[in-house]
Order: sequence, then C-alpha cells, then structure tokens
Amino acid sequence: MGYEIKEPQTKVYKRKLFQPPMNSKLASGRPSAVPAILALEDGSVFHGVSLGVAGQTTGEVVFNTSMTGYQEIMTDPSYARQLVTFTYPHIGNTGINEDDVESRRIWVDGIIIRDEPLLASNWRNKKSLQSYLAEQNLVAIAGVDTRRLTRVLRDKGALRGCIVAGDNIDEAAALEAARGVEGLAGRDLAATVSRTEQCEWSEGLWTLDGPQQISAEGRYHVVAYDYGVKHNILRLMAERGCKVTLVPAKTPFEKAMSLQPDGIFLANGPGDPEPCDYAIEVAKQAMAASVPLFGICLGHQILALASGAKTFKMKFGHHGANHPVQDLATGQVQITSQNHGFSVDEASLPANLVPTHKSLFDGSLQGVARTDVPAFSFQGHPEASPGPHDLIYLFDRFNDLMESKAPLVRI
Ligand SMILES: NC(=O)CC[C@H](N)C(=O)O
Repeated sequence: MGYEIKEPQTKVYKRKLFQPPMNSKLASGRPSAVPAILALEDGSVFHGVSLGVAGQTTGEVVFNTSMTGYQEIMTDPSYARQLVTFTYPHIGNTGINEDDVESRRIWVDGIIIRDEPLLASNWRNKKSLQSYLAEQNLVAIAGVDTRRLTRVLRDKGALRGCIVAGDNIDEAAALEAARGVEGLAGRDLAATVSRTEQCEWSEGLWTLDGPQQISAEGRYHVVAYDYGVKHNILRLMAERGCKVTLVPAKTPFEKAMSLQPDGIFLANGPGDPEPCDYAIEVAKQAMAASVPLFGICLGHQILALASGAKTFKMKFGHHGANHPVQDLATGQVQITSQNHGFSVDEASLPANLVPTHKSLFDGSLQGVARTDVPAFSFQGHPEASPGPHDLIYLFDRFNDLMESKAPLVRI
C-alpha cells in the first residue's frame, strides 16, 4: 500500500473588476479638477482641490479631532464663522444621510479635509458630501496636509483664514482676505443663528424607523433659549418626558415666564458669550427668581457671566469627541464631546458658583453649579452628536432640578 502523491493543484484567481459595495455610490465619479487654496493670517498657504462650490470663504480656522460625525459637526450652529479642519483623514466616506443633522442647515463657513472622498458607502447614504456642499453653497478644500496644518494651529492658536476654490487663484489676495477676517472675540453671533419664531419641539431620539414623535404633554415644561441649539439636546429632553418650547435668543424673561416653564435651558451657540447681554440678563433674572436653570456650552458661559464670573478666549479651544473630564463630586473620569473656543475663568468664580467638572487635558473649568439657587451648567456637550454619551446623566439632573427646585450643591 502506498500513498498516491498528488500534484498540488493550481488555483486560478480571476481578476474581478472593482465593484462598489452594496448601497454605495461613487461620490463624485472622479477626482476634482478644480484647484483650491487655504491661506492663513500667518502667511501659510496650503494647496489642494475644491470639494464644494467655486468661490471664497473666510473665518477662524480651528481643528476638530472627532473620527465620526462630520454631518453633525457641519450642521452645529456653534461653528458659524469658523472653518473646520478635520484631523481624521476619511471625511465623506459614509456619504450624507437625512438623520444626522444637528440643525436645519450647514453653519460652518468652510471645511478643510485630507482625502477627497471618491466613494461613499453606508446603508443610510443618500448623497455624496460633494453634492451636499454644492447644494448648500459651501466652499471647501480637500487634499490638504491636515497634520501639518493642525501643528500650525496648535503652535500658534486658532488663526484667521481664507479658502479660495476655482481657476486663477490669487494667493496674495487670499492672504489679504485672511488677515482682514474679523476675529470672534467680542462678537455676538448667537442672535444671528437663532430661530426667529417660537416653536414646540416634539422629536425624540432616532430609531431604525426614523425619529420618534413625542407627545406634547410633558412631565416638565422647558423653555429653551435658542442661541444655536443642537437638535440632540432637544431630542434628549423630549425623550425624558419634557415638553420643550424653543424661543428666539432675544425673548425677554417675562415672555418666557408667561409660558409657565418648570425650567429654563440656555443653549450652545457661536461667538463670544460676553457681548450677549440679552442672554446674560435672562439668566440673571431666572436665577433671581429661582427658576431651575441648565446651560450647555455657550449657555454655561452665559450662566457663569450672569453669576459674576469672567470668560476668556482660549488658544485653540476644544473641538473633538474624546476629551477626558473629571466629575469633581465623584472623582469619575468621563469622556466627552467638546466644541468651544472660550472658557470660564475659574479664578473669577464668585463664592456661590462652584466647579463641578474639570478638563483633564488642560485643567480648564468644565462645569459649575450655584449653591444658592437651582442652576448648573456644562462646558462640553453631554448630548454628544458626535461623541460619547458619558455625560447624558446631566439631562436627568435637570429633570431632578425641576422636580426639587433646590440648589444642586449646598455648602
Ligand atoms: N458650542 C458652543 O456653544 C460654543 C460656545 C462659544 N461660542 C465658544 O466658542 O466657546
């Protein structure tokens, strides 16, 4: 008995033509042939290709380190008058869907990305990033060395910049335009992005069947001041049984009170909080009347200013989805979503406003609470979108505050 030794069989692999995965569409078909540049006030010029419409846009250039959520970031009204550099290189690769928007439109004034997305693949994909940018008339640039750019922004701080897309680009004119951009310090932008009409919010969290509609009858009635509110904040409140009435940024306190709220919410928003005197006045009046008050990001800064604290402009701010923050009451470290360029100066806090959270990146103040009235606020984004959900408990805390009507922290 012997073994028959077989010759190894040669398998022939046929070369298949490239097939895009199911539900994916070629984003633009072929690479953009239109040149674009980004010029910065320090004289740097980055060359790339146009991703949106031809033209020119200006703003403060910042960088965001989130690996997901480009739709949420572009539609976050807090980014008005800013040009966002995405440090994650693959932006646009899941296309654009109808659900991941944080407001009615794009608010960022331009985007800067590394790789031009030529293929978009996702089961919710409805259109390419390029067609979305074109539809919304945004000037944007791809093909930029975003690592080099981010190092410039980290070293020098957020810089004023200009993106020009199209043929016959004049570099000198772009640099001049960058240097002519009005900075964000001292600028009230909240009123410019706010809704102008009062409305009810009834959308809950997103499910596989789309967003849920929540009944208007709520356990608590929240009057939310719209300084550029992100929708997920409203969804999370609706989800927790709150009836939410959104009011324009300049709504007087008496008008808000005529709606008989259980609590007032101060939203996130763009620009410098300091010139928003109308908002600071409302926060002062709400606290004087002991109306439960919760603020997020710009709303946090407004609550602090109304309590007598001071704010300052940071070097390059916090824009990302992985920022560690410590809850000072429990010592617990939580990973948070962040988007701010101003900060409350901890040294300026009055005795009745105590720190509740701190950034573990730079020690900056992340949350405060009043000791004498039911009011608290958070600098980062507990609603995520995009980002982790570690801080979602703050929405439950707001409900508790509306129930107890008592200060969160007592000394
Ligand atoms: N997301 C926000 O509300 C930002 C607040 C403010 N515009 C800042 O940059 O600090």
